[in-house]
Amino acid sequence: MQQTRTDTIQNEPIPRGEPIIRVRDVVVGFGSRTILKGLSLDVKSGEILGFVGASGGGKSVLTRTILGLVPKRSGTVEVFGQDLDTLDWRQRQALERRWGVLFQQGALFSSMTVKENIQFPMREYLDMSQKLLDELAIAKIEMVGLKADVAEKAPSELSGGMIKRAALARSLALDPEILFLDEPTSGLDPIGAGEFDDLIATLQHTLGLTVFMVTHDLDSLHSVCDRVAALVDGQVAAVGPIESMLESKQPWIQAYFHGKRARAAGIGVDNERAGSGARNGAGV
Ligand SMILES: Nc1ncnc2c1ncn2[C@@H]1O[C@H](COP(=O)(O)OP(=O)(O)OP(=O)(O)O)[C@@H](O)[C@H]1O
Repeated sequence: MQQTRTDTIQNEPIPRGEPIIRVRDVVVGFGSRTILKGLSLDVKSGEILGFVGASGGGKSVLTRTILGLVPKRSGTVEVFGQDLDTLDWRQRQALERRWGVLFQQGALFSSMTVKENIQFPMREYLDMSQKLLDELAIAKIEMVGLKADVAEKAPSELSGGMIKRAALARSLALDPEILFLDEPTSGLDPIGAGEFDDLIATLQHTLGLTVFMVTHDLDSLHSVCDRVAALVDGQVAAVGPIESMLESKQPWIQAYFHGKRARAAGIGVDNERAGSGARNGAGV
C-alpha cells in the first residue's frame, strides 16, 4: 500500500460499467469562439473509450476541461462521482492523484533521467524512502516494456517509442484508476503504434484501468477501444461500439468510418460481409 500525504474524500472504486466520468452540457469557448457546445458524455469504469473528431474540433479541449485545466462557461464534470466545481484544493489534489495523463507530446523533463521523471509525481504525493521510490520507478519502467537500465538514461538518449513508454510509466506512477491519453500513437510507425496499443490493452486489463483516449488512429480504435465517441460540431454526435459508428447517418462519422483509411484498417469489412449484424450505439 502506498502512503499518501493527501486527505481523500471518497475513495470508493466506481463499479465496473458505471460512469466514472460524467460530462454534462459542457460549454467551453475562447473569446468569441465556442468550441464545446453543450457536450455530454459518460466514460464507464473499466472501459477504453476512444474519442475521435475532426482536427481542431476540441478533443484536447475536452480532455483539458475534464482535468480542470480549461475553464467551462457552463455545464458539469463529475469524476469518481464528485463534481469537480465543488471540491476544495485538498479534495481536488486527492482526486487528481487517482488519474494519470499522457499528453500528446509525451513531454518528459529533459534535464532529468527517466527514473527522476517517473519519481517526480511520486515525490509530490508519496512519503517514502529513496530506496522504495527507486524500486517503484523500476517496476513502472518494466511494466511499460522497457528495460531497467533505461532508468538512468536521459530522454534525449531514447527513441520516440521509448519516450512514449517512459511518459506512460510516469503517468502510471501513482497507480491511477483513470488514464487520459492524448493521441498516444502519434509519431510512431505502424509497428510501434501496434505495440503501444497492445501495451495499453494489457495494462488496462491487468490494472483494471479506465482509459479515455483521444486518437486519430483507426487501428487503435479498432483493436483496443470498447466504445468510441465522435465529436462533431462541439457535441458528441454518437457513442458506442465501433460497429455502431458504421451505422451512423451523421455525415462526418460516415466519411470517417467508411473512408479509404478505415477500410485499410479493416473497419467495417466484417460488418459489410455480415450484413446488418452490428450492435446499436449506447447513447451517452
Ligand atoms: N487556450 C486556448 N486559447 C484559445 N484557443 C484555444 C485554446 N486551446 C484550444 N484552442 C482552440 O480550440 C480548438 C480546438 O482545439 P483542440 O486542441 O482541442 O483540437 P483537437 O480536436 O484536439 O485537434 P487535433 O486533433 O488537431 O489535436 C482549436 O481551434 C484551438 O486553436
